[in-house]
Amino acid sequence: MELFTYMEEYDYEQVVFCQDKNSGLKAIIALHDTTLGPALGGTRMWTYDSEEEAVVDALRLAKGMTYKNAAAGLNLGGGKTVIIGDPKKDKNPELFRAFGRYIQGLNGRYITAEDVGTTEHDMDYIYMETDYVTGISPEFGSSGNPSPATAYGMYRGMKAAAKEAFGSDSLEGKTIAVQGVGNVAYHMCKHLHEEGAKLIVTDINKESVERAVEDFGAQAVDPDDIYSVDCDIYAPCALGATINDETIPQLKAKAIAGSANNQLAEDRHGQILHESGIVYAPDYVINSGGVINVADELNGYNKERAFKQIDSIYDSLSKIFEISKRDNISTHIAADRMAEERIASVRNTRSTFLQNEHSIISRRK
Ligand SMILES: NC(=O)C1=CN([C@@H]2O[C@H](COP(=O)(O)OP(=O)(O)OC[C@H]3O[C@@H](n4cnc5c(N)ncnc54)[C@H](O)[C@@H]3O)[C@@H](O)[C@H]2O)C=CC1
Ligand SMILES: CC(C)CC(=O)C(=O)O
Repeated sequence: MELFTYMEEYDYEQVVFCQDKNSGLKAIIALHDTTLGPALGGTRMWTYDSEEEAVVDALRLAKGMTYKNAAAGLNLGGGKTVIIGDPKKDKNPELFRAFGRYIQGLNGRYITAEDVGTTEHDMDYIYMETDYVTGISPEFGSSGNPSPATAYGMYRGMKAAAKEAFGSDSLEGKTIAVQGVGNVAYHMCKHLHEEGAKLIVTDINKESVERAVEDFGAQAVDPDDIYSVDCDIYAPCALGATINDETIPQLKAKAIAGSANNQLAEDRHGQILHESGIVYAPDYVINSGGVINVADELNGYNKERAFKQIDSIYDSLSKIFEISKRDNISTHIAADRMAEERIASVRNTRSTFLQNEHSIISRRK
């Protein structure tokens, strides 16, 4: 891959490669756009097939955070980290502390939190080296792991999608097919179960499936079968790109509402869903509960305030569905426009010169 060509095409600001031989750290921090403020986005730890795959994942996830934070109305830009490694085998305190020092080196341009493969405990090690980390243990005044907040936002967003697809936002009696019952989806299933939804679940991790079957009476299916099960709503909650040429024709669901980032393999798949009459809740809008929650820490965490903002995911999605119908555009394009308009208006405001400690005049003093 031609890295600079890619960065130029999608307007990335910075990519940082971090290596620490002693701890085995190999991390890529991608900063996409900081027009709205410092880049906030989680750290994913995953076993990638190649370094290029890891770089592409970091880049795609960072851009997603720019749009997510903008659409959520946060004064934050978009960034994300991937750490190359197996979260079950390759973690050690030094690795996260070394990573924390790289974050500190960015001097506030990037703030991190959890994502797939990282935990509150890992964030606590990062916090030993830098303040630019959220989602650390609550005893430090933090909001803790963002997954329950993401799950609550997902639940609210799924209700908005149900209203659009079925005319009522009640999920009672609806069948929901869940791909990946990890941290977010487990909490989401709890909300759905309490409302009386029927759950069909799959996961590559046997224990996660067993937990959902036991706790929520879910029906389990094999990972490859989840796309074609009879259901009302499909909830992709594992990794990205599962909405693609192969899976769309298999789907029986009338709506897609899941937590996974970058669900559409390519933008054109959003258009295919639109033309097929499948209501697609844009991933970065419906899954923004976690980032809204951790972002609240930056003002001194207030759970009530954060969850009030997470509640509004319902209204944001309803507005996106409305624009999609009004302008006959896919929901992902409607969401992108909303985010891009906000970034453009702030960029415009910032074009006025503002004296600060780094400007040439203050340096001469
Ligand atoms: N944790 C959070 O607050 C947020 C998470 N997300 C996104 O939501 C998704 C899930 O995140 P978490 O629940 O935190 O991660 P997790 O790692 O706890 O859960 C993901 C689950 O998907 C399973 N999985 C992986 N590949 C699979 C496959 N091919 N088929 C079936 N299952 C598979 C894993 O075994 C795991 O149980 C990720 O895409 C993440 O980026 C987005 C916003 C916030
Ligand atoms: C703090 C995380 C929940 C933010 C993030 O990385 C995401 O929303 O994907």
